[in-house]
Amino acid sequence: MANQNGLIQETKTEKLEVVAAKKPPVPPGGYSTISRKQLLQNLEVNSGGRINSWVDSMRASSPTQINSSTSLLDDQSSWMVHHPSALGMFGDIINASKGKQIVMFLDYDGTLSPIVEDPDRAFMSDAMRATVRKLARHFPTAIVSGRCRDKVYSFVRLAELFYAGSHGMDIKGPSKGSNYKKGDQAVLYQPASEFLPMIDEVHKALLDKTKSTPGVIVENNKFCVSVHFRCVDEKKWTELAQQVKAVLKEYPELSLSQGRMVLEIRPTIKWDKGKALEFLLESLGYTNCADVFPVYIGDDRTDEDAFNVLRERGQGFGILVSKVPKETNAAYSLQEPAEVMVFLRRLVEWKKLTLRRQFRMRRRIEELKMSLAI
Ligand SMILES: O=P(O)(O)OC[C@H]1O[C@H](O[C@H]2O[C@H](CO)[C@@H](O)[C@H](O)[C@H]2O)[C@H](O)[C@@H](O)[C@@H]1O
Repeated sequence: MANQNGLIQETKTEKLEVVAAKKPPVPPGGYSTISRKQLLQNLEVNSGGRINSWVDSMRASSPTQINSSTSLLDDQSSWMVHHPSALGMFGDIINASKGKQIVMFLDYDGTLSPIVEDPDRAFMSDAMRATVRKLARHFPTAIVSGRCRDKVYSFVRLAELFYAGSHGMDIKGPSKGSNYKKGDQAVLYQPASEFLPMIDEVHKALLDKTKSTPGVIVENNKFCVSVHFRCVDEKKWTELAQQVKAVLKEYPELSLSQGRMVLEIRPTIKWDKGKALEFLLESLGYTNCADVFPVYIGDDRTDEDAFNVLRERGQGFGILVSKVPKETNAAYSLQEPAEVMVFLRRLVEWKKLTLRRQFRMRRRIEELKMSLAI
């Protein structure tokens, strides 16, 4: 649906039926067909004269500076009351998860790696990789990213994880070394595969159309395309919006959303990071399971779909990574990737302690049984 800024927002989608990892279902409404209503909404955005609203929205998309004016500091503290630090609330979080299986979902950019100007150089640190590796030993762990799956894998390089690339439209299970891998089957689900040729075409068209705009980066994310404007002079944003709009006009089956200094073009299908989260939970065998505690950590607007799913299910919670107050459905917050790493380490330490305690307890029971038997 077009919001007041003229940008397409992710549409709400109905709940998917339980899916078997081997045989993915056709999403409700089919793979590539979109409703007439959605088609008209896309056409409206693609043909309407709303460039100024686009540009306003581009401006609002990535507040990176912490302004220290009194009212903003007030906003910050009242926001923190509603979305307290996941580090400060660690004890409460652990208590809420007691007796349940924690499942971890991690966004990549801005969550595991700091935001940088060049998307090709958004490397995660070795320390973060080691932390995620330990995390995956104790909890099923998935990376859910807007990037194409191969690209995000080339950054993370951990075969024991689940990966959901292209905003969840390309899902694959662990290739080795996971406690949560079922037999030899890697989960694989690509609900937008019919869009591959179209996305390639649009990628080329966008490269061509925007080549006169200095600083723009057009990234092919396999099932979606990202148009980065982080390095584009603000004076050129209107021109860039016009260029993107001119290309999109020819593709009413595609819609536009926005991330941090990036315009995201993707198929209009009822699939997003929230659907990917549900698919992965089902693949792990947690369908209709009350004893699961999913934790999703992300920094972007596209992560809100996953935060929403958790809120609606009343299971687990979302953690927004942000230094500034943002409207969010996440329950908790962390300021930056460095804090994410501390949080993940604490989870691992807590789990190791629990396992040691359980081991000691079992050993004591065995000893007691033996002494009674004598
Ligand atoms: O879902 P994510 O893993 O967070 O991916 C969302 C987009 O992330 C990348 O762009 C963002 O990070 C870049 C590197 O730090 C930064 O330069 C850019 O401004 C950010 O928007 C990625 O390049 C996109 O393809 C993803 O869609």
